[in-house]
Amino acid sequence: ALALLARPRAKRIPLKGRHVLITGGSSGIGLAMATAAAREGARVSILARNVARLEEARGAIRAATGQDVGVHAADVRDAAAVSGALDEAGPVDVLVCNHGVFVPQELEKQEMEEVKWMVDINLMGTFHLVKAALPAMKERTKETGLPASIAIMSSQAGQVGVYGYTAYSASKFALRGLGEALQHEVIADNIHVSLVFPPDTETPGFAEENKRRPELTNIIAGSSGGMKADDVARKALDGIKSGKFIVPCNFEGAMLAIATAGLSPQSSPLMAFLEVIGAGLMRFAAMCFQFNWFSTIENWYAKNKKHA
Ligand SMILES: NC(=O)C1=CN([C@@H]2O[C@H](COP(=O)(O)OP(=O)(O)OC[C@H]3O[C@@H](n4cnc5c(N)ncnc54)[C@H](OP(=O)(O)O)[C@@H]3O)[C@@H](O)[C@H]2O)C=CC1
Ligand SMILES: CCCCCCCCCCCCCCCC(=O)[C@@H](N)CO
Repeated sequence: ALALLARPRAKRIPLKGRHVLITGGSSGIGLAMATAAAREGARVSILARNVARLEEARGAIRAATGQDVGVHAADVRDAAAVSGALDEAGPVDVLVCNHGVFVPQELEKQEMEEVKWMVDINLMGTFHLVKAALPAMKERTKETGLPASIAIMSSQAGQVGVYGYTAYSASKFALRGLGEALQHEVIADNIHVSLVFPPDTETPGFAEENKRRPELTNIIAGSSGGMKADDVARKALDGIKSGKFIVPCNFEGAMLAIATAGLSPQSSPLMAFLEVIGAGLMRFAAMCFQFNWFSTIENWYAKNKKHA
């Protein structure tokens, strides 16, 4: 029965010979995805702000794969710059909205400018990209008859709100609403939406983040361990190629995906089955994690005599 229910119907989305545009492709997870996609024979374009880092990334990808990638300098907050870059890059088959910034801090201490900055880049930047890319993507799927993909890089902090991530979790949770609604709007054009949910991942951005991350954020985020950018990139590309809507990246992420399945689309009958029978169990596991986290927070505040 679940096999008949799984929607949208599963589709393989090939990368070879197709145009894959990855934002944030000059560093960390985006650079790892661009390298892996180039290695698979995709025509890769990377978009970011800093030209020097883009050129450096282009060199690294050529050295690793022998492939030349297109580079486009634009700030995703600037809708005009984004549509200019997308026009320059040409029609896209697989759009990966991977760009993102993250500065963890208790909201009380965080400046509103920083809150707005994260929401502007992580959420509004993704709106600008989808708006700019969608018309040509629809044309392209009609021309080629091949399914296309819009992939959005969320985070496990986009599945559970974590101490120190009020702005960041808000910006990442928002991407889920965008993704679920967008999937309804683009399925008729054979475009599949994928949301990717990595745990802490070893990247330059993460190294930067660690300089400021509150201890409690470290402890709670640490519940899901960490991953290398190349491993996250492989999980992300595998999920995109199989048209999966929710793409977990590690075991804790798989549990989290079942615990937070909600009304997200599920194309895999097997996953649908696991979600149906695992929901209660995973909710129980989630409550154990929250029990653990609230005890940790309580003890931490008691030890540090800080007023709540
Ligand atoms: N690292 C981690 O622990 C995790 C990361 N993620 C998510 O993965 C994604 C990538 O993270 P990660 O690889 O660690 O990050 P990095 O900081 O290593 O790379 C971020 C990339 O995004 C680009 N970027 C940032 N701001 C903008 C902007 N305004 N316009 C265009 N490009 C921009 C940067 O280039 P430039 O600065 O030149 O513009 C860079 O290429 C993010 O969405 C992040 O939220 C999710 C879970 C875990
Ligand atoms: C069924 C219950 C299972 C629950 C286990 C999983 C617990 C997850 C804890 C939250 C991890 C947050 C990682 C944020 C990574 C990130 O995005 C920052 N590094 C900034 O990029």
